[in-house]
Amino acid sequence: MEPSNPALDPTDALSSVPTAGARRAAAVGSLRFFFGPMDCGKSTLALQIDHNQARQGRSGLLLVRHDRSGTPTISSRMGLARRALEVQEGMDLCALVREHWARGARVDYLIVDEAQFLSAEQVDQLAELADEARLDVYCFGLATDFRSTLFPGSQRLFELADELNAIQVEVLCWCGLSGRFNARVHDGEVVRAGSTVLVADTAPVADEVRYQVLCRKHYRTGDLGPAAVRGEQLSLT
Ligand SMILES: Nc1ncnc2c1ncn2[C@@H]1O[C@H](COP(=O)(O)OP(=O)(O)O)[C@@H](O)[C@H]1O
Ligand SMILES: Cc1cn([C@H]2C[C@H](O)[C@@H](COP(=O)(O)O)O2)c(=O)[nH]c1=O
Repeated sequence: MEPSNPALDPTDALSSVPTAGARRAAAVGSLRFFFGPMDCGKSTLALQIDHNQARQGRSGLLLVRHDRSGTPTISSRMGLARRALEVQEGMDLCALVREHWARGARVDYLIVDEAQFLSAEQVDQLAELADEARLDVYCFGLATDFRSTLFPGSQRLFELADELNAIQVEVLCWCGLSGRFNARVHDGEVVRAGSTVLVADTAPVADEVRYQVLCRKHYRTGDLGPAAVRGEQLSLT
């Protein structure tokens, strides 16, 4: 069995105490959170980071919870997609990594997409993996939900992460201002109440809930803009 990092004792994965020499040799793991509204390129960046890590011979696990595709996949609207492991409710992420080690697989880094859907406890486990197993943990997700309140997983990431990175690609509101608010839309109206988790896309699909990124003013007032930008059929009269 080979541990993810030679500094760790393979016989007792996460709870092992490395020797002084190994401690010197070990790199320090980190927990990073990349956040932004829907459609800003989070999944694209997740796949780019995975690609760049893997190209240097590092071995990673891709994790996701509730991807839009309905399958355990990290999928970008740019067209890239990679199979991932679905993080189940209550899943122990430290145990997940230990299981990989027990099978002889090396784990140097984790890519976690839709990290807003993790529980606070699972984020604590990611911090433990960064600190004790020296994994580089890259999380990607929304900061706030359709009510503009922090998702529990994102709140814990803001509390614990070594690095917080707001994604730099601006998503514009229909008015041209920068959009930061993920409005849930049904029947042409902004929805203000309901369950936190409702997987859907920003592209309009008839009769289905969708999301639209808005500036604060238009999120507050519920103004979705002219029909054309809402993707609705313009009536020719
Ligand atoms: N046809 C396209 N040409 C260029 N860029 C595109 C195209 N389609 C989508 N994108 C880019 O992909 C971004 C969405 O990427 P994605 O990783 O799916 O976002 P997120 O995970 O944040 O929801 C858009 O902001 C846009 O920049
Ligand atoms: C605001 C909000 C979003 N969701 C869902 C909708 C999508 O399935 C994902 C976000 O995907 P993306 O990769 O960032 O485009 O989250 C939700 O369940 N609840 C919400 O309040």
